Amino acid sequence: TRSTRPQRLLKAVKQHATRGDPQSVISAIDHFCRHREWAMNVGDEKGCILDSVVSELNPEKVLELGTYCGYSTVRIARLLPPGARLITLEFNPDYAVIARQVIAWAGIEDKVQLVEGASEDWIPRMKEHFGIETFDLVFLDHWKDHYLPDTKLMEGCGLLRKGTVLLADNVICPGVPDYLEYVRNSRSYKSCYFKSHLEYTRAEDGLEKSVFLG
Ligand SMILES: O=c1[nH]cnc2c(O)c(F)c(-c3ccc(F)cc3)c(-c3ccc(F)cc3)c12
Ligand SMILES: [Mg+2]
Repeated sequence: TRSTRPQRLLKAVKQHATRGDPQSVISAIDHFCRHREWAMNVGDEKGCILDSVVSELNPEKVLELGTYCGYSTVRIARLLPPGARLITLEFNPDYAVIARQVIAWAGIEDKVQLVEGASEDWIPRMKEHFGIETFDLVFLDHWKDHYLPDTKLMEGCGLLRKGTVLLADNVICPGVPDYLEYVRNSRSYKSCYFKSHLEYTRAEDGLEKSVFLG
């Protein structure tokens, strides 16, 4: 039967990227998505904004909501200091199978824990299951209807501390109006918009960076 797009993306990584070289994995995926098949990775343009937020923050504990094929997982993990940890949640088991292999090919599996399941099921278990008190950075890149409820759930579970950064993808395309309204009007967040483009296209999209004020 016909292969899936994530399977073809992984094949491109194995053909064109060097094992243990995260940058080559990132470049191979960007090349595949620009010249072969579009796929919903954060991409190179928004990816550079993601890189600058991670580099400036130097986070020890990162949560990613929505792994897909692991592109942003690799982008973030390659910048983390030794001992730092990234937990990434993926609901779709077919995506998780591919992401594990992309993460392994990049050679950053020691920093990453990929958890399969629903974010709303796992967020309340971060403390007892992973020993995580609070996160320094959360990258929201899963289903747009979950951004706001999951943010409120993280608040309620005490997973955010003064200074925790929420970085949200796709705030324009496809858009997350309820989430944007919340973080931009809540006294608990200082929010700003980084204008960019939908991955591999000329359509507008952007990232919203929101600092939790406690
Ligand atoms: O669902 C997503 N999760 C994370 N990141 C995404 C992302 O970075 C995207 F660019 C898109 C996107 C946007 C525009 C478009 F035309 C197609 C897909 C989606 C998305 C949106 C709606 C769907 F029905 C399916 C996928 C996502
Ligand atoms: Mg996205």
